[in-house]
Amino acid sequence: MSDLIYFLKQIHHYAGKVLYINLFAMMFISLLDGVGILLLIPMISMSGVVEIEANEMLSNVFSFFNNIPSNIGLPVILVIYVLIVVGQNVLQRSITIRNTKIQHGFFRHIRIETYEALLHANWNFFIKNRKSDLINFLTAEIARSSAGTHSFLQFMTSLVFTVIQIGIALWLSSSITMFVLLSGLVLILFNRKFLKKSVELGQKNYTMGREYLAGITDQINGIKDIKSNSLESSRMEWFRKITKGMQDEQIEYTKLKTISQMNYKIASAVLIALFIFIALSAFHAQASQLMLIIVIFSRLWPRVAGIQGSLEQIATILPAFKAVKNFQEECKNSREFQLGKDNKPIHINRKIELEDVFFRYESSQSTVYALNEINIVIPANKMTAFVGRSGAGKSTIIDMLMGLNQPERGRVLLDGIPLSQKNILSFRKSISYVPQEPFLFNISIKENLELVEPNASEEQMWDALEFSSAAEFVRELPNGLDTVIGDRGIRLSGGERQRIVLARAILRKPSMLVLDEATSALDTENEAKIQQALEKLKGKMTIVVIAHRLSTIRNADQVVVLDKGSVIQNGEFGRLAKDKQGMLGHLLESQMEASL
Ligand SMILES: Nc1ncnc2c1ncn2[C@@H]1O[C@H](COP(=O)(O)OP(=O)(O)OP(=O)(O)O)[C@@H](O)[C@H]1O
Repeated sequence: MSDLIYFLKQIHHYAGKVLYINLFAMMFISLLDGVGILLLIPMISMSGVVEIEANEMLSNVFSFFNNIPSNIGLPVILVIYVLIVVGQNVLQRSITIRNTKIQHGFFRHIRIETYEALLHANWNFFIKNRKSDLINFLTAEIARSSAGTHSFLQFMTSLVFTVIQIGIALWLSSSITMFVLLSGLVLILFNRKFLKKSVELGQKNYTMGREYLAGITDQINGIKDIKSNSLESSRMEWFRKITKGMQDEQIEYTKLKTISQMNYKIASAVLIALFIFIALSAFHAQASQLMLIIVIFSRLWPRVAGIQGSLEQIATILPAFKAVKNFQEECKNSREFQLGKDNKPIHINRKIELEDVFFRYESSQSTVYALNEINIVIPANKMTAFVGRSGAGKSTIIDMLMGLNQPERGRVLLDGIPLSQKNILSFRKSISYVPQEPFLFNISIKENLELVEPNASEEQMWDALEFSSAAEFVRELPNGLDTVIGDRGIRLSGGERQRIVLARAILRKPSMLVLDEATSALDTENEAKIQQALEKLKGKMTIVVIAHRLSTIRNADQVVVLDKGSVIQNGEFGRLAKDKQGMLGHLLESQMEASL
């Protein structure tokens, strides 16, 4: 019951009064339906098929028919009956459309709410959660929640219909109706355990759906590894096992659903037989009453069974719905800044400082600091390079500079002002970041460039492409700038993608350019060209670089050497390189040996 109220609250919150207008219209339809059934009495009586002795109450209701001449009486009743049925169906259609609007509107509403919450969650949230789980929430779980809305609206329709028809039945014969209601109540109580089981199955369905998506996402991402290491059979085994689990769960759910529906149907037949017997022998019911009760209950009973069905459906879907709601809450709790303000990019004029910065990854649950007492100054409009062994903390420090990670202790200062919730968005607007794995959308090169700078002219785009040594190969593509990436076999190499992403970063004219192994996939010739281009940018923007290939940072104004999360060397490249005992000297030596 509390689950139903929870669902009602959510839909009410979205649909507001439309929901009640619909409920009211449903009530009206049910009344029309009832009147249609009541009309069967004078109809049958006038047709003379069966001689019906109407009781006092019914004769009052239909007294006005007595004033109509008998030869036109039947056609009048028939016309009224047809009109009622037409009215009822027209209204029913409109309600169905409105309900669909509520259902799909609510579906979209949850989608937007969830995606909005997700996009504004902080970086830590994305580190903590599996990507496939996030996709699962946005696709499968939200879709299941929407199916729940459909069941909920169906449940409401059945409920209203049932209540009204029970009202009419009570009016016709309270004793027989009470008897039927008691039987129905017993059946509902008996079927309660099916609801519990439905929730359990829903939970299982949710967990398996999540595992399934996580598994296939990992496998499609790692398909190259799977093929080259002949892992196909072990992966197939996993796939067979999980799909079998999903199949079993669906069969179990159908078994559950059909058993409760079967109970209702068998009970319905038994009850109808009992009514007729008891009504005739104990209550001495009249033919008209008896007939109406049978008609009403044979129509009503499937609805009662429908209520049980909808309740079971809602119960199975509830775990998914609650999971989506919890997920939204988690995203909101991890929100990184307030929206709605006009955030103008911040230009760094003097320096960015990391002051006594300590940082630990929450997910690592360890006492080891990924950044340990970091004190560095990154001068504006100069090039600073971070080097160090794998795992030294280079990417973590860059994430901190971009405000993606927050220090556990210490602070980040932008021209002396602490980086905080208030200025983080403005600061990010002035940064262009080029990761090692360049990301391009599956749209044309031009549209990819326009994403960061919607007003850029083609000339500016070509300049940026020239800068990143990409202009030449883009010109040779079938549609030049309009070539869609990933379309009809247009597959760009890693180096080509890196160069387009670099052009995109430059096009934005950032105040700070962050290159995280951004030229690692380039050949020596193209890398040298980019080095020269970066050299020209010095003095115009702050450049922060991570590079494993040390030859690429020779021109850096400052080199920061990290090891195990601490700064162990800091200074100008030439000076640090000369210190053969220092880490940079060691790294240079081993790279030179490797290239021999
Ligand atoms: N998401 C994460 N959760 C937990 N620990 C992490 C996470 N990311 C990085 N770490 C840990 O933090 C430390 C620093 O990692 P970081 O990625 O900053 O190193 P890096 O110098 O950039 O390495 P690489 O050159 O291999 O990219 C490592 O010990 C790493 O295991």
